[in-house]
Amino acid sequence: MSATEAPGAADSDISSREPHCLVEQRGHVLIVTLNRPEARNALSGEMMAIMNEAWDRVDNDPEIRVAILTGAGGAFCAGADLKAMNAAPPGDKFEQGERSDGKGNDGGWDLSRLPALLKGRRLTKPLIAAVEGAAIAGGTEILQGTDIRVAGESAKFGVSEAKWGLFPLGGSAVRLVRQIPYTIAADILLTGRHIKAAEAKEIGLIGYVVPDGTALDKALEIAETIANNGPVAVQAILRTIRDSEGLHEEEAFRIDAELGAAVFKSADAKEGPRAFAEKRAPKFSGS
Ligand SMILES: C[C@H](/C=C/C(=O)SCCNC(=O)CCNC(=O)[C@H](O)C(C)(C)COP(=O)(O)OP(=O)(O)OC[C@H]1O[C@@H](n2cnc3c(N)ncnc32)[C@H](O)[C@@H]1OP(=O)(O)O)[C@H]1CC[C@H]2[C@@H]3CCC4=CC(=O)CC[C@]4(C)[C@H]3CC[C@]12C
Repeated sequence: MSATEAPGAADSDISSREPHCLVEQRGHVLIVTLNRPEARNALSGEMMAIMNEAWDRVDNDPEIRVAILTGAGGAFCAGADLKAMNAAPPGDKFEQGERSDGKGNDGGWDLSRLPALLKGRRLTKPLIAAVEGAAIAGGTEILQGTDIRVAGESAKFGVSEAKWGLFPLGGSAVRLVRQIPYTIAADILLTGRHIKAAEAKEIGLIGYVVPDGTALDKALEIAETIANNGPVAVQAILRTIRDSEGLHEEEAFRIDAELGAAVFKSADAKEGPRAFAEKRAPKFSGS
């Protein structure tokens, strides 16, 4: 298995089936749909490669202002493909091949950065998760790399790697305790138990619970609102949230001031008040 493949690599003739991940642009919104419904969208190498391409497209295309990550077939993501892992244990690879950064041998992988799962990479534009059904293990891991999270009322979450003797290498052992209360994060990580959408909302892992089957509609509604806001401001606010995390307030406010000043220097910062005075919707250029 090469360093670009993952457990669950393509298992059937690619030409005779849909790709493991679908990417669709609707105006300023890019929708990324994990597409292995027969395996509850368990991750595959093909899926992760398409995800990486989609993230690059989000960051590089100024026309794309917001992204949505969702799953096909009434599920979000069941994490790594356990059947593929059984056939080819990833750990056997970790002892072979120089790591990509030359620091040890993890099978050619730098396990501190898994861009497809948004570990060691965050998008420069807002990413909204639209969850139906199961978001388990790798599914809840990638969720933590999203910014706004919507789930159908029957959705369930969990970081179940420990249940199978595995480790949440998608970043949860670091990130979950930074996003929800410590004792609940420890509980979820150490028990591997699944939690329902209502509990996920109660603990702040997700922000919205909607009727089953409407998570994508709600995510599109939120995405439209953000896409109509000033893109320069939106991206600067997102970057400030990210770059100031964990810093002392005084150091964080230096980032805040630098990025905020750049927004006020933008043409959009003139268009907004002008539109208000002229009683019309702003036409932001993104510059
Ligand atoms: C560490 C990172 C993440 C690891 C993991 O995610 S471990 C996997 C944990 N997953 C689970 O516990 C979920 C298991 N599934 C369930 O609990 C249930 O199926 C469900 C709740 C999800 C749904 O229940 P349901 O009743 O609706 O449906 P079912 O009937 O149960 O299932 C239907 C159907 O789907 C199949 N199915 C479901 N889940 C899976 C699954 N996870 N795998 C396979 N198949 C699944 C089920 O069998 C049924 O099928 P059927 O035929 O009908 O019986 C890793 C994430 C990415 C890794 C990196 C990738 C790149 C790399 C490559 C390398 O070589 C090694 C290094 C690495 C960087 C690698 C490192 C580790 C990761 C970061």
